[in-house]
Amino acid sequence: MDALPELPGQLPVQPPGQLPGLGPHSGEFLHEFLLAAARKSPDRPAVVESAGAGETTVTSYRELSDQTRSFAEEIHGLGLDIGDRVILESDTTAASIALFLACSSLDLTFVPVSPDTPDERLLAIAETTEAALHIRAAEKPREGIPHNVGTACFRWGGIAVDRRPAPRVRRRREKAVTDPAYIIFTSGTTGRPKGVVMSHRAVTAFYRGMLAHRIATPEDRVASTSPLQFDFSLLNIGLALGSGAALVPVPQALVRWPRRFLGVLRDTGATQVNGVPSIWRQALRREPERLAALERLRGVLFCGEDFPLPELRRLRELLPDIRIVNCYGATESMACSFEEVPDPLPEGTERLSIGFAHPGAEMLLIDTEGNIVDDPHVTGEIVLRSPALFSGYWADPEATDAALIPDPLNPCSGQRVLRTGDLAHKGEGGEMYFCGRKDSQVQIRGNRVELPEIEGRLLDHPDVTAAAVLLLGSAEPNGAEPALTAFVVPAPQSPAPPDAAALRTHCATALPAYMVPQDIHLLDALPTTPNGKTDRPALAAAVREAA
Ligand SMILES: Nc1ncnc2c1ncn2[C@@H]1O[C@H](COS(=O)(=O)NC(=O)C[C@H](N)c2ccccc2)[C@@H](O)[C@H]1O
Repeated sequence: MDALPELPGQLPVQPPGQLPGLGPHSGEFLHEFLLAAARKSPDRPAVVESAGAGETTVTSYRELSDQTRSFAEEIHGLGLDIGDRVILESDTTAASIALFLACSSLDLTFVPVSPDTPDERLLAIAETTEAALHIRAAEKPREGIPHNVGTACFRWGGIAVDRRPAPRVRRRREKAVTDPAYIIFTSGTTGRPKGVVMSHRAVTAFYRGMLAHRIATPEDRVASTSPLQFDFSLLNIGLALGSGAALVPVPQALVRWPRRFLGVLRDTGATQVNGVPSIWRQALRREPERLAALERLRGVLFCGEDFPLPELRRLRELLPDIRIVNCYGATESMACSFEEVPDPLPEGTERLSIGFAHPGAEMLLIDTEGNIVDDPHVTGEIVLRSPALFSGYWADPEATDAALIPDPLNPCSGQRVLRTGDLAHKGEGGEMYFCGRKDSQVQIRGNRVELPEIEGRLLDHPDVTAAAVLLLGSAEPNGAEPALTAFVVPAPQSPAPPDAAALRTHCATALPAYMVPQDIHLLDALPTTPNGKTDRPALAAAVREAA
């Protein structure tokens, strides 16, 4: 976009030649929010990357800001229009952060995808978003990118364009904070993946709510272990840069190797480690001593699914002084609440509190008829009122209307709130306790069953460290009853793996018969999705294949 022509009576616009968006703005745009620290402390570290063999690469805020500007100039020359989509295929690195900040400064919508995204899924995302540009960290181009989509390769220092984007009519003349900053394609837990559209205004409103908790200080080094395509990585970038701290991106290839993962944390001096619960499983099993030796580590933040309590207790045994934060929320508002896990965790704790929504947002509970649930200990569906709500699902108005519902407290107002699909009940103080997803509620012989309740019972067994329970349709063609099937990971310190009969008896002594799993499979590890969550469809498929 060229510098805008002066209009009669118009207030002065940015001087020509100055890139849109990098001027002294209100800080409402994603890149302005994240680079604010560059003005205050330009020489402090913004990104600290492991360079192997104990070496690190440190990028200062000034360097990150300069690279952002340089990338923006290069992309500016491709003739894209405000709001055009740019697919960004990369892991989290200083260069990919500068790249998405450059997109933000030009008000281009970035769509992060992992380098291991299958071709078919990448092409589906390029098609549905009508992407203008696909820009990748890898040298090797992707096969089959449609010809009207520009392609390029980037690294710190520059962008090499293989194919310019098709020329387009440029209609937009002004950036708006309501424009989509990014689109995150969820892992498609329910059917086809949904593109969650987040505006600049929503994501910066979330960041402000999160930073009110003062989780990180400028002296912190916040390790991020999620892929860039998962908004947990964007939360971590916001937490680190928004706090004037440094981000430590842990390469995806290393997260699953405990010795290398812990080596990156040691070498970079990480003080805070953010990740889904499964990132700790192998380190707890195989490298407890190296884990306990991380003396710089002062905090762990997790999200995405319940942290199995035996593993959480074990983590705390090895790192007794760390603060553990349970961060709950959905991609449709980036996240929602930050609740410190009590230390010590009281014996008999079955559910962790997810507390209250971050400042500026609030969680309500509704029943199946949509009425507000006020009574403590009565389970309802979490509804979120927040300035950080997503704009909608890309090209899916029906799914959007199902998720963004009229405010149950003031349905005439036109205000929308997010229906999360999550169940919770309130404690005596109004704090919330997560009770699983609505779709993890199944009917067995007419009884409503919460699968997480069975998982919780299995986790109570001293020889179990992780568990997943599914209700699997019967393989027999005679349509016999679906079977409750459990997948269990034995505890590392248990002398011998538990046997299925003992686990069934353990369940039968606390649960009604219809809640006792018929089949129990012992696994060395639970399969995980690209975002690190337990991959339940993969478990079901494994049983079908074995049948
Ligand atoms: N702390 C939790 N305990 C237990 N179940 C949970 C929890 N955090 C989510 N979840 C579950 O995960 C669902 C959201 O899944 S998601 O849309 O893929 N988004 C995420 O998982 C990550 C989310 N955007 C996020 C990013 C960064 C920080 C916090 C949360 C929620 O609706 C919950 O069912």
